[in-house]
Amino acid sequence: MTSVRDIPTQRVGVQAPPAARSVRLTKVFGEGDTRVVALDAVDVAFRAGQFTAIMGPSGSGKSTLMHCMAGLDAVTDGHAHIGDTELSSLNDRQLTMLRRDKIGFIFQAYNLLPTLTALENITLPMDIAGRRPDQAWLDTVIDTVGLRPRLNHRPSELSGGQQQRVACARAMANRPEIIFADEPTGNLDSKSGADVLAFLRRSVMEMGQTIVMVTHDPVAASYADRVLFLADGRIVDEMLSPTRERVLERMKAFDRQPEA
Ligand SMILES: Nc1ncnc2c1ncn2[C@@H]1O[C@H](COP(=O)(O)OP(=O)(O)OP(=O)(O)O)[C@@H](O)[C@H]1O
Repeated sequence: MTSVRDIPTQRVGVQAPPAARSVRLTKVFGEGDTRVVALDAVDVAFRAGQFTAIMGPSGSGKSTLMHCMAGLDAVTDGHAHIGDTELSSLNDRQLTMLRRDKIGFIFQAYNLLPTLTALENITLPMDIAGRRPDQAWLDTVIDTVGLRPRLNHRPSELSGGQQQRVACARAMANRPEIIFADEPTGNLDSKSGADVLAFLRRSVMEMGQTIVMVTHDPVAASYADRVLFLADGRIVDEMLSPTRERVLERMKAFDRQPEA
């Protein structure tokens, strides 16, 4: 007989815990005259299987939020959680392992190792961790990013878009609980950028990936399920099912009504 325990939480009306969340997350840089409150008591949750874009004017705290959520930067006050784990409860070694095992990163500069092939770059984090890749999953990821014919190429033999797709595959190969992407299409032409974004979108739809992406680009943001808008270290707005036009309008409002 099926017990309540066997029923997925959604079906018994209990919300799955978010893949990541923050509670009154505060980050202050400098002191005295140079003191900057980059994040001002931010409460945010990133639901599992959701694609979130973070937008806002330059200096609004987007990268700082991502770095604090990913355990790349220490918080001044408040808490950041990945799944059930509160990051400030971890020592350096535990934090490194959490980043390695549970988080995938995609940066604007692809950060591939030039001497390794595409495949070696993709499996590098697992090789370092001494873990064998799940071959079926790896095949799924490689086919989803469309890299199979290029697996033995080195980064210099790949286009920018292909290199970024290698970086995406590397971020996903370990089945992380969440992927943080910082301007992943910032260096790409619009066609290559669209390929990468379509892949990220598919990984959410087909593989249930959770993605948080910082971007300045309303087109990139339109691939997300929701957009969070930051200004002066606070979340000031949220948009569900964003379109390029609506995001563009919202961004223009920042220019018309600059936050205090
Ligand atoms: N290491 C640092 N030392 C001092 N101040 C910093 C540091 N990093 C960020 N800041 C400040 O914190 C604020 C938020 O910066 P952050 O880089 O998070 O903004 P952003 O929204 O990502 O900006 P951009 O869109 O220009 O990349 C800014 O005022 C910035 O100058």
